[in-house]
Amino acid sequence: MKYISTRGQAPELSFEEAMLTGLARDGGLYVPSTWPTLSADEIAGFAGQSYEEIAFAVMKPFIGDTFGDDEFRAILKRAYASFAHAAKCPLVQLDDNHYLLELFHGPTLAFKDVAMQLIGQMFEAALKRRGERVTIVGATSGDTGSAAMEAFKGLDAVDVFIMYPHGRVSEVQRRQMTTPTEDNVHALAVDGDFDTCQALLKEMFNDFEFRDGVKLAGVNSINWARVLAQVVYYFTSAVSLGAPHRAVSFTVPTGNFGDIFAGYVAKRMGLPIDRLVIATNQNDILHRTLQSGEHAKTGVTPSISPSMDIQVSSNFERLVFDLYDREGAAIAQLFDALKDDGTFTLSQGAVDLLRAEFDSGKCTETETSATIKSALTQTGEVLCPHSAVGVKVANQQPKSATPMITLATAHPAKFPAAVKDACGVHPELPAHMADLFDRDERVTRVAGDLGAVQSVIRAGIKS
Ligand SMILES: Cc1ncc(COP(=O)(O)O)c(C=O)c1O
Ligand SMILES: N[C@@H](CCOP(=O)(O)O)C(=O)O
Repeated sequence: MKYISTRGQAPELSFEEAMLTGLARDGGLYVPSTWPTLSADEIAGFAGQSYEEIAFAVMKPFIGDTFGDDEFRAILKRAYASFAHAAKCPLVQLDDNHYLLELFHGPTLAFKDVAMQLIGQMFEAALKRRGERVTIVGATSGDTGSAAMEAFKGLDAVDVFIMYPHGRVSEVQRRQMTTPTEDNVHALAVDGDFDTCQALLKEMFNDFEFRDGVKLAGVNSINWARVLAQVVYYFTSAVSLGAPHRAVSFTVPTGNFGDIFAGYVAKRMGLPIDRLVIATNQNDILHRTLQSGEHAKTGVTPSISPSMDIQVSSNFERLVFDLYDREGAAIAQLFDALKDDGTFTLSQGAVDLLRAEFDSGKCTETETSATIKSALTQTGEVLCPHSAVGVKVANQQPKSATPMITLATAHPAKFPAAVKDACGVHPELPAHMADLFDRDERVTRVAGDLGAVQSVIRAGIKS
């Protein structure tokens, strides 16, 4: 499998090269040159298999011979050994036809662990074989950062710098990033919002002197391997409800569009998915795009679901690439306009294709709190605010006989204040994080300015 850039001007890469490269050198995102498919019989064969075996079968067509089969199985086993649930990503029934896919049983309590624990192992194996070291820089609205630090801390071949928006993540999320003691991981509190952090990251990739000088790599969903690892749980959950003999729909709390794009990939691979529903909080650029065809940035408004406080949804570019029949030049024009003018308008053909696959809905702050409360009363589930956005939007969809699976993207204990305010329950951290509030914090405050952040990174690299 070869990987091509959404902007059509960067060299084609292998899986391993795309994983270690991050952003394409033309500013685009790497995607597979074709979508591999699995037959109905192959999908039916997943019933009763372990998470790791299904992951192997789903990912193998994309990774080819990057790792030998035994090596890849060992990588998968190590990646998921730290998960606190035997099923890794269990499904819980909320009501007759509505299920919750719990993605928060990894070490940092958010869905990011599912991919990050795996790519930590894949990076380590690939870098060891190549005798290389890299500098990973990440942008986070709260969850990617801690998952990346957890996956890469202590590794000799990697320095990690995570930019988070100062004052805009929960206290648990902040402490998860500022308390690791390993000296190869660094938290940077940036003045700005998540979009500022992600824009800085992309500018670093586009500054070739810096990029090549520090051997920059990325583990945000810019990295194709991140998205790929997230495709797996669409298969495991759908199969447990009867796929491929029965179609299912998914509602996905959405910000950077990586998670729901993974659902789109699963559908392209042959998984019978009926609707993919984008659930946004009050930062609703994607919901507005579905309604009007205009993709227009507004400022980010802080919410009680802070990880979704995003207006520049990086992976939307991967979808638009398919909507425009993979025309790199058209994508470069649209996303340059987004950067320069803050807006672009999709063609009618693209809007029709978008609406053929996706629905969307928006959840206000009041609705998020009310959903946390009603879910506890009606189902006994304590939802995090992001998962509550998903449940609310799923409940807004027209009634259907097709089962709906809503992705529960984080553990409620990462957002104790919002959860307690909403339903009166203070969700407890698990034992391995019980002393989080007693640990010393280590963080560098930095202006939201490229030069300032690059200086901090250059000074922090181990050598
Ligand atoms: C808890 C949580 N829910 C939902 C999202 C949105 O996911 P995505 O950015 O893949 O759309 C994020 C951030 O990525 C998150 O951390
Ligand atoms: N919500 C995310 C934002 C970054 O998303 P990513 O999937 O591109 O890493 C976070 O928690 O940081």
